[in-house]
Amino acid sequence: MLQANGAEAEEEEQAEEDCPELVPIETKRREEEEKPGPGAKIPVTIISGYLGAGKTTLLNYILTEQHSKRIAVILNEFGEGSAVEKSLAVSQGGELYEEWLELGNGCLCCSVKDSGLRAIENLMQKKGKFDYILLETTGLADPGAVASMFWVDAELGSDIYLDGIVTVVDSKYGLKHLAEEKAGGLINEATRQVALADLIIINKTDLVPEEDLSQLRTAIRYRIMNGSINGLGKILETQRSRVDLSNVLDLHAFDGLSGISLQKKLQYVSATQPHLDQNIITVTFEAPGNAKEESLNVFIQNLLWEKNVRNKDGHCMEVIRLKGLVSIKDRAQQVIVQGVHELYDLEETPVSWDDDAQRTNRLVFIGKNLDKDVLKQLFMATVTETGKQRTTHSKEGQVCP
Ligand SMILES: Nc1nc2c(ncn2[C@@H]2O[C@H](COP(=O)(O)OP(=O)(O)OP(=O)(O)O)[C@@H](O)[C@H]2O)c(=O)[nH]1
Ligand SMILES: [Zn+2]
Repeated sequence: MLQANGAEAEEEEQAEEDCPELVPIETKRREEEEKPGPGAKIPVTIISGYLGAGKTTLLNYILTEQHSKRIAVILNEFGEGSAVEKSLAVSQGGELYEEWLELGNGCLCCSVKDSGLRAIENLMQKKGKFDYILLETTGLADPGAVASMFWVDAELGSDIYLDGIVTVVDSKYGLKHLAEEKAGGLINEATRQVALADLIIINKTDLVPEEDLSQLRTAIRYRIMNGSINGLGKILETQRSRVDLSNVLDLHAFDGLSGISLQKKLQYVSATQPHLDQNIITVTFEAPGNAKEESLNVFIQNLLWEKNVRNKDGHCMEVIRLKGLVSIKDRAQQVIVQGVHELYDLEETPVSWDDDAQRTNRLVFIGKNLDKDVLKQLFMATVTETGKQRTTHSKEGQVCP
């Protein structure tokens, strides 16, 4: 996953063809010629954190707050869900931006699947220099795998360098993620993400009482003590990932000799572990039609709350993350569904459906025991007006945990 191979290059070329041209932004700063000189290296901040912790929220916050830098955003997606994820990933002021769209204050978004360093450099050659790169990893990624690509390249001499790893932790579910036991005594993803962080952002503090936060803080400190060689990563607490940007950008966490500390950290967390949890899968589908809001809620609640939806083998599905763009009956605007474990909400976007076009619901589920056919059928049956209503999908007498 660390090198751009032929297939990826092709994919990128494809993506390149679909891209609108980048229009240079005239800002006061640029006129003052502060832009990086020929030898200047471009910092990359890796934004890591478990599914739904608030990484994209942080990205969006940085993009809205930071007006003086020209920032490129890279989403390190994996699996088949990326089409929908991309379209939901970077939003600003409620508007959705597809990949490669330029944002008002001079940011560029793109998505590089399994991005390699070379891919990023190619991107810079094609699109001109950025001042800064933000790289959001998938919630299941070991940020070490992404970070190590910068470590290797430091010797080869690259135009970009790793500035720091920022890990966002969900106040409500962070403890659960950190405590998850993995087969064979492997270190779980959440722990690796925290242990590698130069900055930890405990987000969504609005959702929990102080006692829970304090427990989470202790659990995190314990893990960074074990994982970090250079002392403690800083911990901040936020709502909606709103953090003073001086704590996030230009950390120079690996400058000079500290490159060695990255290597040591990587040894601790990466060892021979697979990079992605094989048990957690992504399912995505599109379905035409309008959803009745009530029925949509029933569908989601059965999945997230009742947890009574089973796959073909009779195992209960466990949805960790749900994202979607849905069409609700009698509503002109597109609606975004966001779910993290049991919590979910439906939010109307300012984007209207095209009058003439067939409305299409697009959904992504990430979790365990998921089955695309079952989910799609259930969605169609429960939600769209074409199918018969059903409110439950459990076998009688058998309750999922
Ligand atoms: N209550 C509350 N919700 C939040 C906060 N920050 C983010 N959220 C919500 O949490 C959900 C997930 O946020 P994202 O920023 O998409 O999380 P993510 O880490 O990028 O998710 P993935 O990329 O799917 O792993 C969204 O519905 C956000 O609106 C917060 O501080 N408090
Ligand atoms: Zn995200």
